[in-house]
This record gives sequence, structure tokens and C-alpha cells, in this order.
Amino acid sequence: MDASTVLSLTEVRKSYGGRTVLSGLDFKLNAGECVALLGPNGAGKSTTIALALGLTQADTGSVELLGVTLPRDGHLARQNVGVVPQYDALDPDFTVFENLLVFGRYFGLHGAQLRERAKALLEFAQLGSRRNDSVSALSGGMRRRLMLARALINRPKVLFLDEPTTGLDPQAKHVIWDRLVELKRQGMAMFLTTHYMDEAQRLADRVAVLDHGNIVVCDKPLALIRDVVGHAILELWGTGAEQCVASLTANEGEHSEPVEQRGETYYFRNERADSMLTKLKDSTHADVDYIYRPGNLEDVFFSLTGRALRDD
Ligand SMILES: Nc1ncnc2c1ncn2[C@@H]1O[C@H](COP(=O)(O)OP(=O)(O)OP(=O)(O)O)[C@@H](O)[C@H]1O
Repeated sequence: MDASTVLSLTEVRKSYGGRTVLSGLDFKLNAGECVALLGPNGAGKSTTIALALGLTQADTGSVELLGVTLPRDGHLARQNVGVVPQYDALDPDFTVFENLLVFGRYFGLHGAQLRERAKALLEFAQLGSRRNDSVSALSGGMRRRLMLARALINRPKVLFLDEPTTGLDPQAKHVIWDRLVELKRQGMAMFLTTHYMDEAQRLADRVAVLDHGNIVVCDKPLALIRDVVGHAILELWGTGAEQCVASLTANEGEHSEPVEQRGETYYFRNERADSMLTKLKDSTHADVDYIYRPGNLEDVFFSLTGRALRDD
């Protein structure tokens, strides 16, 4: 494993009960880098995190974390790793501060050193004033921040975050993002899963899209937008959109590309978006709702993973 690589999964295959979840996955996380793993429900994001932490074993292939082989030496690697799991695992019988102390003791910390570390982390997580509160008195956002503080108690070299802001309101989400950006600035390597494209775009140096058992792309968010989607999207929706699209495309000829559709919304990209916008402005379909906008990560995601629901 290269010195700058903190995590590597090579040719990893994993099945559950005959159902293939990962089919030869290759991935590397470098020191100081933040990678966001995106994928539809059930694509295998949590499974990838569990493998990366040595909590489950690959059927074939190899996993190395911080220079040690998993799952064999997982306990060694986990000494230097922080994990923010998808669901809060705080002890409701303890206060905010005590939750940090208890967790720190698992890592062999104690006494004044542990108390100082816990105090500093509560300040970092903007929970200093809630130090003596019961965990049950915290809001959802505060609980996530406490989970983040807890994951940092052992001064980890790499942080794993499984959907760190799912279920939080926009304000609470932004506070978590702000804290994660600060950690990035400090050089923390981070591997996170998310369903939020804005989260991936905001935080990730590289975005990996997992689908059908493998990573289909892994690159900088803006490079993905440029390469997979392009510079512009025209979206049309609402009453009259179908008729409008039919009339705008009527002169395109029989070899024209089919028009992309997600539910009741129609999409044109790039040069076609530009020309459709011109036609639309000159047309009689003034009442149709539309927006002309830059491409984004959600467009990349749909473009690569399709539109079919994955919850069956
Ligand atoms: N311990 C397990 N036993 C059996 N099947 C499992 C187990 N863990 C995961 N799976 C299955 O493996 C597949 C991938 O699950 P995983 O939780 O990794 O996906 P995910 O991408 O994290 O999904 P989500 O976005 O819904 O959280 C799913 O079909 C899931 O039902």
C-alpha cells in the first residue's frame, strides 16, 4: 500500500445469501482526502464501509486500512479510526460529557488528559454549553454533533461517516458541514456515504458512484458534471409541458435523441438545451414552467444510475 493511501479495497467481492452486493470493487482513499460514496438504496454503501472497517469480511479480494490487512488486524487499524455510524449510538443514561468520557476510556484515555480532550471536542462540536445535559434533551442536530465529537476522541487519522446529516434540518446540516470542512482543513482523511448531492459537492474532493456492485465513476465533482452531464440543462414541467416538448422537437427529424424524462419533468442538455431555450422563447408556450441551469451532481447521478426506483 502506497504511503499516501490510507484505505484500499482491491477486487472486493461480497454477497449475502447468494445475492451479489459488490462484484470486484476497487477503491483507494488518500491521506487528507475526502471521498463521498453515492449510490441508490441498497447499492452497497454501508457494506463498503463495514468492509473498510473490517467489521465484515469480503468473499474474495483484499482490504487494507492504515497499512494493516483487514479483517485480520482490524483491531489495530480501528485504534486510529473514527466512525460516525448512520444511527446514533449514544448512552441515554449519561450526560453529554460522560458519553465522551466513556468512549475515550475504550481507547485507553483517562484522567485529566481525557477530560481536556472531551472538553475541547465539545467546544469543537459547539456543545460546550450542553456539557451536563442528558443526551435525551438534545436535538437531532446536537446528537449528530456529539456523535462526531465522540468519533474524534482518539485523534483518528481517518474518519468514516455513514449518512452524517440524514434527517437533519438545513440549519443543522450546515453546522455539521461546517465542522467537517474544518476537519478537512486540518488534514483529516474522510470517507462518507450520502444521499445528498449538495453534501457530496460541498465536502468531497472526489465523488464515487456505486451501482450494480461496482464504482462506476470516481472523480472531482466538477469534473464529473463537465464530463458526464455538460454545461447546461433545460428542464420543463407542469401543465402543457408534454405538448410543448412535442412541438419544440417536431422539426428535429426522425434520428433525434429521445427526450429525457423523470416523472412529469423533461430535460434537454447542452447545445440541445440552448437551442430549445431559443425556440421556447419564440414559441407560444409561454405558460410552461421551465428552468435553464448548469448541470449538477444529481444530473450525474441520474445519468449514471438511471431513474428506476431501487427499493424493491
Ligand atoms: N447483514 C446482511 N445480511 C443480508 N443482507 C444484507 C446485509 N447487509 C446488507 N445486506 C443487503 O445488501 C445490500 C446492500 O446493502 P447496504 O446497506 O450496503 O446498501 P446501501 O447502499 O448502504 O443502502 P441504503 O442507501 O439504503 O442505506 C442490500 O440489498 C441489503 O439488503
